[in-house]
Amino acid sequence: MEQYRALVARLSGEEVLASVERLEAPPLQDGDVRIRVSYSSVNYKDALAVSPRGNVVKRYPHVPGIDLAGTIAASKDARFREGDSVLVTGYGLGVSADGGYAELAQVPADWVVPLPAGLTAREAMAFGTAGFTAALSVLRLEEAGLAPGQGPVLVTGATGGVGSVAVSMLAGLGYEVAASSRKADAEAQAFLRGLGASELLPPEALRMPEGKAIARERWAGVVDPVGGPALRDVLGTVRYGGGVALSGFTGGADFAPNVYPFILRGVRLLGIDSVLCPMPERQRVWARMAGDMKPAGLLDEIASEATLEELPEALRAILRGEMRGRVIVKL
Ligand SMILES: C=CC(=O)SCCNC(=O)CCNC(=O)[C@H](O)C(C)(C)COP(=O)(O)OP(=O)(O)OC[C@H]1O[C@@H](n2cnc3c(N)ncnc32)[C@H](O)[C@@H]1OP(=O)(O)O
Ligand SMILES: NC(=O)C1=CN([C@@H]2O[C@H](COP(=O)(O)OP(=O)(O)OC[C@H]3O[C@@H](n4cnc5c(N)ncnc54)[C@H](O)[C@@H]3O)[C@@H](O)[C@H]2O)C=CC1
Repeated sequence: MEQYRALVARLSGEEVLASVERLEAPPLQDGDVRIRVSYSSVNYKDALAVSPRGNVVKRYPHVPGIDLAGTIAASKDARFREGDSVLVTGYGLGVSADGGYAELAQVPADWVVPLPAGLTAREAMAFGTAGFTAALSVLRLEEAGLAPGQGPVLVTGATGGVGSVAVSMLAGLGYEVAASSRKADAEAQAFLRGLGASELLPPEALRMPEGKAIARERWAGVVDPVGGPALRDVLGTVRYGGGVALSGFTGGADFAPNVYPFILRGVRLLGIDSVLCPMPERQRVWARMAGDMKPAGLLDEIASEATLEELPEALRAILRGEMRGRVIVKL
């Protein structure tokens, strides 16, 4: 049996501890493929997977990593052959099944996306689930009528994974982008300007005036990976007919909206799920990410690299909200 290195998370009392171990590949089941992983990436959900109260992983020991890109090493499914370049995000990867923080991974072929022309494995992981979620958010807003020239599009959590790809993607598509971030230092501001944001705002600037139920129309659309109580105020400042693509909860899971944005301005709240996005749409989105939605500075400006050994610290950093852009894991 082939041996491979992986980051293994184990329960130790109340804690989850993660370290690099050597594992043995089990026999391949019918319908599954074995992938030699070349790159993975760091997402907020990966950090939840190694948090005792993260509610993402039910059984330990566990190999985290909700993303991977690599080549097929063995296949028990007619759709894939040895040597094919592929990527996997979401489904049960790194949640119910061992994930991408490993040199080898075995997954159902139904989860596998052929690497689209126009993307390398490394670029695919510079996007990863966060980039896919940003792309899905922009697509849902476009389907709801958003087009360049209608006014500024707000991106919250703008220095994070979903946020930074969204800023860069929207700017590349010709949108005017307003980026909201808690990070006010010069480096973060230069980062956001470099991605194409034309307006920078602290989260406090998104608040509606005290006592107001709805406020001045500002945003033609919103990409929101932060959620939480601030979403009430964001909804109250979306322009007539605009949409809010809601994907995350780093700012909290609960919010208390009122009805006015919906019934006075026809504002749409669009739920974004990357995990179970159906395969035909998944492949269409990846094709656009390899084409007109591919940000020019994807690797140079947004992504940095980490090894398996460096992952535990990167996972702690993303939970603290300290991550800037995307971190690619090189196997
Ligand atoms: C890349 C993606 C992301 O980053 S998303 C963020 C990751 N977070 C999660 O995956 C959420 C994990 N789940 C939870 O934290 C909790 O389940 C909860 C807060 C969402 C709800 O907790 P509660 O105690 O109110 O209910 P249950 O846990 O009993 O669940 C109720 C019902 O919902 C189903 N469900 C739970 N998690 C998910 C999920 N991630 N996707 C889809 N559905 C989910 C759960 O199975 C229950 O349904 P049932 O039909 O009864 O099985
Ligand atoms: N719906 C889906 O399919 C997906 C959901 N997500 C969710 O999107 C969110 C972002 O994920 P990533 O980009 O990977 O994480 P990230 O940590 O890279 O980015 C999150 C950003 O939010 C900021 N932030 C944290 N707390 C905040 C607060 N109270 N107010 C304002 N900003 C705050 C952080 O500083 C950071 O810039 C997470 O909640 C994640 O679970 C991510 C991918 C897929």
